[in-house]
Amino acid sequence: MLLAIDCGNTNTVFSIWDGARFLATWRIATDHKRTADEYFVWFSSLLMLTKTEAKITEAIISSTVPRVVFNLRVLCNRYFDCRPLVVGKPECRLPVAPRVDQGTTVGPDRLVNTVAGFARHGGDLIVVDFGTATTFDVVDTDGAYIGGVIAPGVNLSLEALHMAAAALPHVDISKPARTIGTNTVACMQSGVYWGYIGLVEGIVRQIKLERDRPMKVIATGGLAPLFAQDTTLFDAVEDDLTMQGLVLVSQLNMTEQGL
Ligand SMILES: Nc1ncnc2c1ncn2[C@@H]1O[C@H](COP(=O)(O)OP(=O)(O)O)[C@@H](O)[C@H]1O
Ligand SMILES: CC(C)(COP(=O)(O)O)[C@@H](O)C(=O)NCCC(=O)O
Ligand SMILES: [K+]
Repeated sequence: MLLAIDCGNTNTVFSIWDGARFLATWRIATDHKRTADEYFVWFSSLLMLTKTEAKITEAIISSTVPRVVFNLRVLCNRYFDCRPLVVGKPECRLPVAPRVDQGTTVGPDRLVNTVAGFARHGGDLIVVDFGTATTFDVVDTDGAYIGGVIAPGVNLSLEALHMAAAALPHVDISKPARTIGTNTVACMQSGVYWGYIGLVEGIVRQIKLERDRPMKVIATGGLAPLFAQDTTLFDAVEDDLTMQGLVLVSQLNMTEQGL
């Protein structure tokens, strides 16, 4: 079975793929200090508690935090006796090479989202991923990642208000009951919620203008369903897009190796 690990700047998600479906998906806060042994204690406890029968034989990692990769590699070597494939490393093949400026590094999550988006929906696609940052990945007709947009994430925007202004509290995102807030928290939620709807709609409009062709828009990330209720922009909302991409990239690399 395949262990797919998607490490974002906020959360790290582990999914077990049995060849046909995901048996389990678990989340842990991203922390570069967490050791391989700590990961394993957490992971094996969840396996036992949920009575999940899994024998991990392969692993694939996408990490937007380079420092965590070392301990995740040790986890795979020590406890699953396998060498993980790390997206973005030269030895990890992708179906189509990204077309970006020479020397630039594309976030592995964006490469993986591109692969899954293209496999499911074909080309001329915009994938919007609501993570720590909100990313827009533009996928060409042939499935190549050709660039995109990076905007501050939803929670990051709320956190920035709290950090910079003494009278603004820490607030969690939710849809405000009204646009005109009648207390500080409601005002902040309105600013970020409706600001974000405008941001996503505006950026997608500009991308489509620049590309001058019909494009599908796919949303992913934990906060995608929240925003999907107030915009008609998204052709699909797919929570597990990154995980699906990891499975596809792993399969591609195994075929290439003749496994
Ligand atoms: N379902 C959810 N409801 C509310 N907040 C969420 C949800 N899923 C994720 N978040 C928040 O959204 C932000 C981005 O999370 P995540 O998508 O895990 O980011 P990353 O992939 O960058 O680690 C975090 O602040 C997280 O706490
Ligand atoms: C833009 C990101 C920070 C998003 O990461 P996330 O929100 O998933 O933690 C990540 O994809 C990244 O570090 N990218 C490198 C630069 C680039 O993609 O162009
Ligand atoms: K992400």
